[in-house]
This record gives sequence, C-alpha cells and structure tokens, in this order.
Amino acid sequence: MSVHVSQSAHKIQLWRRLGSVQYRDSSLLQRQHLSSFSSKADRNDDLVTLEASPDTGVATLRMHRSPANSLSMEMMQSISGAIRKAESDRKIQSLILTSSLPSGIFSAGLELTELYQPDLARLPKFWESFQQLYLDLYGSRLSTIASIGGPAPAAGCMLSLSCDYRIMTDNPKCTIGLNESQLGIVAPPWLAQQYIDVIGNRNAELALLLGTLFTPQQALTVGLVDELVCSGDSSIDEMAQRKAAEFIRIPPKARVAAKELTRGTQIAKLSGNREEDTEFFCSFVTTDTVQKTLGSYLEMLAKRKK
Ligand SMILES: CC/C=C\C/C=C\C/C=C\CC/C=C/CC(=O)SCCNC(=O)CCNC(=O)[C@H](O)C(C)(C)COP(=O)(O)OP(=O)(O)OC[C@H]1O[C@@H](n2cnc3c(N)ncnc32)[C@H](O)[C@@H]1OP(=O)(O)O
Repeated sequence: MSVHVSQSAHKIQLWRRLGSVQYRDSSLLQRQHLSSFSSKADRNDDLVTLEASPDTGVATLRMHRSPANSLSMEMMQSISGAIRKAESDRKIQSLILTSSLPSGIFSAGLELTELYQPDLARLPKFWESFQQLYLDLYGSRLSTIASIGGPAPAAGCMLSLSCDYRIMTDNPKCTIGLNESQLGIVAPPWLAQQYIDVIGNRNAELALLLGTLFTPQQALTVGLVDELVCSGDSSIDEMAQRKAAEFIRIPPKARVAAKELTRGTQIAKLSGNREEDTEFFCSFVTTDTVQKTLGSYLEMLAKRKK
C-alpha cells in the first residue's frame, strides 16, 4: 500500500513538472469556434460573498462568477475559503449556499476550459481544489442549505449534494443532475457515491449512465431535492432561512455527530486516497478520446448559444 501511494505521489509530481510541455494533441484545437472558452486563471478575487448574521446564526454564501458560476480553480478555492471563514465564527451554525447571478444559474459545474486542452501544471491543483471543496462542504460542522434558483449540472449538482438540504425553484427550464456521461466523462467515485446515497442505487445507476438532467419535479420525485418553491410561494431565500432556523434549534454537537454517522466513511475514504484520485483524473481527462468529446461538447454549447 505505502509503495503504491509513493509511486502515485511521484506521478503527480511528474504531472506538475509537465507544465512547460504543450498539450500533446494539438490537432484537437478547434479554437476558432471556441473563442468564448479561452479564459483560464481568474484574476478576479471577488467571486463569492459571505454575509454572516451573528444574531440569527446564519451565514449566506453567494456565488457570482459570471456568466455561469462555473468552477475554476480560483472559484473553488474562494468557496472553500468562505466556508472555512463562516466555520471560524462560533456564532454561526448554518450556511446557505446560493447564487447571486442575474441569470439565476446556480452553478454550471466545473469550468470546462480547465478540462479542455488543460494547463498540465495546473490540472492536479485544479482537481485537488475540487476534492477540497467537496471535503469542506460535505464535512462542514455547519448545517448547510442549497438554495438552487437555476440550473445545477454536474459539479453544480455536487455543490448541492454536499449540503444537508436542497431547495429548488420549480422552473422546468432549470435542471439538475450529474450529466458527465453526456460529455464523455464520468463522475469521480466519491461524487457518484453521494448521488447513490441521496437518490438510491437504481435511480443513480440509470441517471449516471444516461447523464440525466432532472427537471425540478423529477428531482423532487427521486429525492434529489427536498423542497420546491413555486412562483407565488414565499421566496426561496425565506424558505432557506426558515430551514436554517430549524436546523439551528438542534443542539450543535448532536447535529454534527449525526452528520458524521452518514458522511464520515466517505470523507475518510477520499482523504486517504487523494493522490491516486488526482492521478487517475489527470490521466483520464487528457486522453485523446476525452479531449475530442469535450471539444465537441464545447462547440455544441457555443452553437446552441448562437
Ligand atoms: C471509473 C472512473 C473512476 C474515476 C473517474 C475519475 C475522474 C473523472 C474524470 C473526470 C470528471 C470530471 C468531472 C466533471 C464534472 C463537471 O462539472 S463537467 C461540467 C459540466 N457542465 C455542463 O455540462 C454545463 C454546461 N452548461 C450548460 O448546460 C448551460 O450553460 C447552463 C444550463 C448551465 C446555462 O444555460 P444558459 O442559461 O442557456 O446559458 P448559456 O449556455 O448561454 O451559458 C452562459 C455562459 O456560460 C458559459 N458556460 C456554461 N457552462 C460552462 C462551463 N461549465 N464552463 C465554462 N463556461 C460555461 C457559456 O459558454 C456562456 O458563456 P458566454 O456567455 O458565451 O461567454
């Protein structure tokens, strides 16, 4: 076991050193169609806002990385940082995760330019930030509520799965689910396990195979979300605040211990396997087949917009 781990650590270091090497299959370049997918490192350090209310014990984390709250490395680090900041305030017991984009998009999942023709030095760090975000949110001592006012595909769905409670707006145009197979990729095992835990094995099996994006009503039926907000009802923010208050009435130690019962094993599993997970991801996502499919998917997104 220890030999295996050290070999994989070595491979990851190798990945990091590959930074100066050009991506190997430049024939996959279709940049002329993909001009809107060219950004990589974020310069903006204002990607999320944390608003803590010591009186109510609730903090609200608003994501606003335009245009779609896709998860670049910096975005994931900002969300992780905000979760830790909220946790460091002992008066805060609950966190509402939401989007403040005018479009309402909750999160479009991983930033696709991080996966397509990736910067090879950045790729392992990018994936480690994704793992860290999962660990920070899924394992948070805070009660966490996802207030989902718009689409939440793939890693956007992961953000909500990592919360304790999910409230979604009942708009059939807003869909949620792990659609990775449609992009020619696959969810990592720890994310697939969250799906299985939340919607059950058979539902997860079918949805992972087909890359299903559920409408809010379908998501409610399979248990992917806990509550829907219809127009005319009280606002999604008010409902999230009410749910947060309900969680806060539970003694914190008991609440945290209860969370540990259902999540501890999976958190320990990934914590002990991060390097191998990163190594697998880097090898998988850079294969020619995956790169080609990602390129076609990006083109399809750009064309759909036109
Ligand atoms: C055995 C196996 C073991 C182990 C496996 C281990 C590892 C696995 C390997 C890999 C796994 C990798 C995991 C990936 C998870 C992901 O999250 S992949 C990302 C998936 N995301 C999507 O498919 C979403 C794509 N986007 C959309 O469907 C729509 O944009 C959306 C519904 C979110 C919003 O639609 P709409 O309101 O119509 O807006 P637009 O489509 O016009 O989009 C607005 C702008 O946002 C840009 N954009 C959208 N999504 C992304 C994105 N994910 N990344 C970057 N940019 C995005 C879009 O281009 C528009 O930009 P523009 O306005 O043109 O500048």
